[in-house]
Amino acid sequence: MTNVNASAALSRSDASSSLATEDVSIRFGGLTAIDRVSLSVARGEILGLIGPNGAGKTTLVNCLTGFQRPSSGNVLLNGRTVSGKSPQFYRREGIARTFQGGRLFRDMSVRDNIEVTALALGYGRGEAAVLVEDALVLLGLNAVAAKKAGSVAYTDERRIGIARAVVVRPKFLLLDEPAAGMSDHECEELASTIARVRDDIGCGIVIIEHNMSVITAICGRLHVLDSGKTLAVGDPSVLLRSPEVRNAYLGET
Ligand SMILES: Nc1ncnc2c1ncn2[C@@H]1O[C@H](COP(=O)(O)OP(=O)(O)OP(=O)(O)O)[C@@H](O)[C@H]1O
Repeated sequence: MTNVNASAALSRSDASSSLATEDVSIRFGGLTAIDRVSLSVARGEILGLIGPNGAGKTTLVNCLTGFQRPSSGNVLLNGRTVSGKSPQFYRREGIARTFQGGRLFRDMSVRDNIEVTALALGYGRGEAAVLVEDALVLLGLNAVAAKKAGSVAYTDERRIGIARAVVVRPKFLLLDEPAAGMSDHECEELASTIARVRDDIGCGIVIIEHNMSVITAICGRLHVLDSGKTLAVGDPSVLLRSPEVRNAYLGET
């Protein structure tokens, strides 16, 4: 394992503004999907969560957002245990996520799709309207704001999902394969947008992504999973050259 202690050190030093798992295991019947993983992301950081199919990335993101309880270990927000709380609790605490499937209201306008999230989180109409306009600008969705969400281009659909996650300016944002199905150029644009979201909101971001150009463009650090275990944590340029990571992730020998 490469530099895994960096994660534990980070979770200690940034406990006042971090989201972390501590020694988390998640079992589904006889299958151990996550095996004693300690991961930490700080405010303002973009952490890439990578690994081969079935490595446990989505399960870990589910755990960091309250959608999956750990079988053992803890989830910590700013050093405080939040394991076992509901997804709504996590959302109210400023932890937002996107889903692989989008989950949009396809007959509603792009603007209304974003607004319902702010309203559901308790913001009044006036305040929500201001937040929605900011999110539309941040995600580059102004030109399609009045269109039905089901009628916009695929890349804009993905951006709506991110806009809904960031509209109330979360402390932490978890993105599950946001660039899936995009062209190289679209990936490049999305990577810039995600970096802009981090700069504008100052949130910590965990991004699951198979597209390595997106990962190398924006991630300050990588956490590599393999078969539910932490394989490596550290600098992307170092890890993506490491034979251990290339062998596990890229199938190279
Ligand atoms: N609810 C569940 N019940 C049973 N097994 C599950 C459940 N969710 C995930 N798994 C299993 O846990 C393992 C990890 O799955 P997970 O989806 O987290 O991997 P992943 O790294 O996100 O994969 P991918 O890159 O293909 O999305 C897999 O073997 C998967 O089949």
